[in-house]
Amino acid sequence: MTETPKPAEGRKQQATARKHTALPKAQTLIEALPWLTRHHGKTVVIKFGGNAMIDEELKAAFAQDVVFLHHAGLKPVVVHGGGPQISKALDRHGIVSEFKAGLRVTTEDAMDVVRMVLAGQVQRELVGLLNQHGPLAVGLTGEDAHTITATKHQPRIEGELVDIGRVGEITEIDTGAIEALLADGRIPVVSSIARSQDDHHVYNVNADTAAAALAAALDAETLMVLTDVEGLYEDWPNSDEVISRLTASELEKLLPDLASGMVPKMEGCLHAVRNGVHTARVIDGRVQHSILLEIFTDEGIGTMVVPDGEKGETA
Ligand SMILES: Nc1ncnc2c1ncn2[C@@H]1O[C@H](COP(=O)(O)OP(=O)(O)O)[C@@H](O)[C@H]1O
Ligand SMILES: CC(=O)N[C@@H](CCC(=O)OP(=O)(O)O)C(=O)O
Repeated sequence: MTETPKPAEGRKQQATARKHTALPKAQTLIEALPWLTRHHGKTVVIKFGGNAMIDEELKAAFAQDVVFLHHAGLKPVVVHGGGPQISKALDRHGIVSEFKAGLRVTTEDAMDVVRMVLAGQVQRELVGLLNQHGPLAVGLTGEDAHTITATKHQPRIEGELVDIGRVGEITEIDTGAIEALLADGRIPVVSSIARSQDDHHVYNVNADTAAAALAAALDAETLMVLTDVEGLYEDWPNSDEVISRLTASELEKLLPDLASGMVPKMEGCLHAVRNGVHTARVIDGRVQHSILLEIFTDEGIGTMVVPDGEKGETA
């Protein structure tokens, strides 16, 4: 006959069992320690693409990840897109969406819609989700405190300069407002609209380009671009082989062959690592907690771009 354990012994056994189930959790946290140590106190610019904002759960998980980084001692800055959301709103207004050189042809009327969707809808939603965790997020657009200044962008298509309306080319970044928010323990959430250096209107800026310019100007440790693919595919659309790591020069050689959405992303990554950012990554924003997965996996997920001559980090 087995003896019934005395109450004190029973409590001891329960505590031991709890310790055993908690151990793997502690090990998981320890695995993240090198990444967290390297990034402690550092600025991380995270670009959340409109195509990655596919459902409510995903957006809520994104907000949790960003808040986690904040509480872990990093300084996250969110730059958001909203391409599909803008196209839908333009459609409702009877305005046809047209892209040239990967950028939205933006008439004066379209610009009003772009601003309404980015600053009034997408940014508000992300700020709301982040602020469910405390008084953390503050939304702004590039217009605020001269954060992003631009002039008219005229891309060349087959050698000819093309007018694509109110699309801006960034000429200056003023990091003052963002740095003040970071110093105050807030999470800035930036919409990619720029003040104009030419007139009193505003410009539509591609959100990847805006995120990369901000990452460089803020001297960020890392630029993370969350999108709707696993990373940079080696031979898109014929294969789904993802390039896991490449240097700035290797990327520069690939740029002329890249298609549509990837062009501003990879140009942005190149700009960032050539201007002081240590790593730029393109990761799959459709995967829940993709930011934390990036931290907690040895090899990282997606595509990582590093400056030339740098071995780069492993995670
Ligand atoms: N080499 C490539 N690797 C991966 N995706 C590519 C590549 N070339 C073009 N793309 C396209 O780029 C898209 C991502 O850009 P985009 O649609 O602008 O997303 P986001 O809203 O996140 O900025 C992918 O869905 C894919 O269709
Ligand atoms: C000039 C230009 O093309 N601007 C983009 C801005 C939003 C954006 O870049 O959103 P994603 O990151 O979701 O693509 C646009 O109007 O769609």
